[in-house]
Amino acid sequence: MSLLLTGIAELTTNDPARAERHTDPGDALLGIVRDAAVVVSAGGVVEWVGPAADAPDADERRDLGGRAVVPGFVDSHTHLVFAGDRSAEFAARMTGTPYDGGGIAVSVAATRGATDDELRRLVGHRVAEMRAQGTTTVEIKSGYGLTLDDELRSLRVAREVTPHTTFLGAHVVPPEFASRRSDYVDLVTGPMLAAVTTAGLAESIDVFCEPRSSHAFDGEESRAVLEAGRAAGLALRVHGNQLGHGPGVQLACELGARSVDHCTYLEPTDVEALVAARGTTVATLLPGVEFSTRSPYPDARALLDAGVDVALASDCNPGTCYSSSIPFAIALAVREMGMTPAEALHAATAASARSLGLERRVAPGLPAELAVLEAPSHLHLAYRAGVPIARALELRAPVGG
Ligand SMILES: N=CN[C@@H](CCC(=O)O)C(=O)O
Ligand SMILES: [Zn+2]
Repeated sequence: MSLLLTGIAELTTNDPARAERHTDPGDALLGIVRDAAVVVSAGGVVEWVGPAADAPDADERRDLGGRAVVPGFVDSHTHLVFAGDRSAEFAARMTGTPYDGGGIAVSVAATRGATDDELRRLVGHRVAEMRAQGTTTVEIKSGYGLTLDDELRSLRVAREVTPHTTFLGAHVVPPEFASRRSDYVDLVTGPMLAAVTTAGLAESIDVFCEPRSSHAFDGEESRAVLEAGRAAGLALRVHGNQLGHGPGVQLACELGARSVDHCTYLEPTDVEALVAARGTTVATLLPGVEFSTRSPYPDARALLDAGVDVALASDCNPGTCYSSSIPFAIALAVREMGMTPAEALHAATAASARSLGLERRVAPGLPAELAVLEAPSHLHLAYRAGVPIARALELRAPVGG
């Protein structure tokens, strides 16, 4: 049964083919269609998009009552597989304790102690929370197991809810390897990686890359992890330049990573590397982290003006940002990082999708991954910050209630 969606006051298509009809740069970027309709096939694929006045017939109709429809958000950076609670660490940060990554060990201990069913329940709850806020695609990293078995089961639990899983065995060096760092890097790049790839559990590999003094991995260690992952056929992602001016951005660009995430502390040479890597490496900004760690926000405006591909994601995790809300990230990007509402929405859909090797447009032949807003336009995502106006559009359920 095909379905005709009507009553769409404003449709964001992300389709460059619709850009030329607009003089407003935001409308052009988003490929906006006003008073729009969409036809979706029984299999959930978009069949037709355009002005409602021209819409073809379909087996069923649903009137969205003047709401805006946007592409479903693509949350391309999350750490949803964890147990335990670190709210006290957050409270301490709000009164001045800096974030240094040391709390990751607390989540590792709690995650190792949880049963598979507990982890499954926690992840399921977090994914449902995301869908209820408009996210229809999610990437999930391991990284709170840090033993071969615990990394494998983290990825297994993540795989039950998304194909976009990332092996982050190189999150931090676990306590039992504190005096044997290189043995841990050997474990990650050897037996762990082999087990992950043999079981087909990861699409990407990631590393937390920071200057040598931190809890994370330095440039040399990170290179070893990324090169091993690439040789094993995984796409590359990097946590880079979060805590200071580390080597992460340069390394990600050099090795052709799909994404380098955080980018909080950038030198002009990092920006140059990102510009040169345009089309390959996306800079994924995570403003919920700056909010939750009281860190300076990256200058998204400067990155966009320089020509860098910029994405937005939540980084939902127990330490630096326990928010699963892409609308919150969009509001911060607009208020604190100089992005326009259109740029922020594009970054949280089209650009974040690209960092996962996906397309996020509303166009014939593509999956109907849509979110509906309790508002007439995408501007309300930032304008109504903190109000739950976005949710994934369930194609077979009523929209009104
Ligand atoms: N920086 C590394 N990983 C997470 C934080 C993990 C934690 O503190 O539990 C991040 O993306 O910010
Ligand atoms: Zn992260």
